[in-house]
Formats: sequence, C-alpha cells, structure tokens
Amino acid sequence: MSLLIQLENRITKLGGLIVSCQPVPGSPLDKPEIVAAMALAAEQAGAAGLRIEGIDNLKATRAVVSAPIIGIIKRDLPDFPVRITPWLEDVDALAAAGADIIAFDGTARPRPASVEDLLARIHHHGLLAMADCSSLEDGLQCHLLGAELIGTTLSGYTRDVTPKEPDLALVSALAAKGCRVMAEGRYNSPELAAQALQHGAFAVTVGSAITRLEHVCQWFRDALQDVKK
Ligand SMILES: CC(=O)N[C@H](C=O)[C@@H](O)[C@H](O)[C@H](O)COP(=O)(O)O
Repeated sequence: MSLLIQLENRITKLGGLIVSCQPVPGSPLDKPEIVAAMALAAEQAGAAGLRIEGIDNLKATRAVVSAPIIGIIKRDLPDFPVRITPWLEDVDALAAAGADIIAFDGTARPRPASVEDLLARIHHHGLLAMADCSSLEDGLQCHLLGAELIGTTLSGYTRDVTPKEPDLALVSALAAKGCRVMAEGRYNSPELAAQALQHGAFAVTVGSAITRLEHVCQWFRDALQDVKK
C-alpha cells in the first residue's frame, strides 16, 4: 500500500490530529529524549502523526514511535529568509533518519534550492512532500508542482505582524481548489482544530498548545494578569 493511502487511512481512523513536538529552543525540554517521550505520549493518546525538527530529535523519535513522522530541519540562513528544510542535503538527512513525510518552506521567497528540486529529491526517496505555505498563491503553486500536502504553516509569519487567530480562510480557499490541506499555525484549542476540519482541512497540526510548556504558561499568566489589572 502506498504511503499516501496508509496516511489517508490512518487519518480517517484516528481523526486527523498531528502533534508537532518542537520545544522552545534552549528550553530545559529541548532534548532528543524528551522530544521522543512527548511524541510517544502523543502517539499513545491517539495522534495520527508527528512533526519533528532536527536529525537527533527525529532519530530518537523514530526509535520509539510507529506513527508517520513529518520531518523538518530549521536553519537560520544569512542570505535567505526561508528556514524550513532549505537544502537538498537536509532532505537526504531527514530521509536517512526515518521521516515519512518531509516538509519544506513552500513560499515564493528567495531560497537556496528550488521547490521543484526539493520535491524531486523527496520523491526520489519514496517519501511524501508537505509544502509549508503562507498564501493561496504559494499553496496552489506547490500543489501544481506535486506536493501531496499543503500546509498553512507560514501564514502570518512572512510579514511583521502575526495575527492571534489561525488562518481558516486559507484552509477553505486551498481545500476548494483541491489541495490536501494541513491546517497548521495557531490552532491553540480543540475548538479551533475542529473548525479547521469543518473548513475542509485533511488534518490539523498542533504544536505550541500541546508541547510548548512555556507558551502555555505564558497564556495562563497573561490571562491571570489581565484580571489583576
Ligand atoms: C512559523 C513556524 O516556523 N512554524 C513552525 C513549523 O514547524 C513551528 O514553530 C510551529 O510550532 C508549528 O508550525 C505548529 O504551530 P503552532 O505551534 O502554532 O501550533
């Protein structure tokens, strides 16, 4: 059975939650064994898939989970704004470390490797490709080029201001054009995640609200402080 059909069957069975296990960089939780433990806990709690950043984290996670893993590498490049899996070598390393799906920056911004070349490399390894996009234009272009999954991951992150709410309108627009949409970015409550599916998403990736303890603490602290003011 192809990887895509396996993924679709799993999403149908388990309901479409992907858990991104990316600790805040430098956090006491930012350790491969802790990432792997969070991923295993998410899998045991019914996550249909996992999103993991970095080769060491991916290897540690692959050793303990059987759920499909979306692998990424984040880099801060001096000459380019794209951060997520910018190099073809990153694709090779993620494939070797056990990713099933490789996500990359699918925006139309300056980049060291073209979307076409990244897609060809991912498919050469027999894996699925997910394009992390910021707009309808990015998403349709990557869909046209053959990315199996179109993520709304970067909506709100390519300009100065990041909205508080997720971009449900982008989910609807991409789904209406026939994309297999991964809703991702600021789905910070179960209600918002459910709305993503109602807007036509194939699945929803949730990170901060489940695995970034510092962010969740801050949300609670802000809410309590608002009462004290
Ligand atoms: C913009 C960017 O670089 N997003 C990243 C992509 O991997 C992660 O930092 C996010 O945590 C992930 O997309 C999940 O989103 P949220 O944490 O909002 O549930």
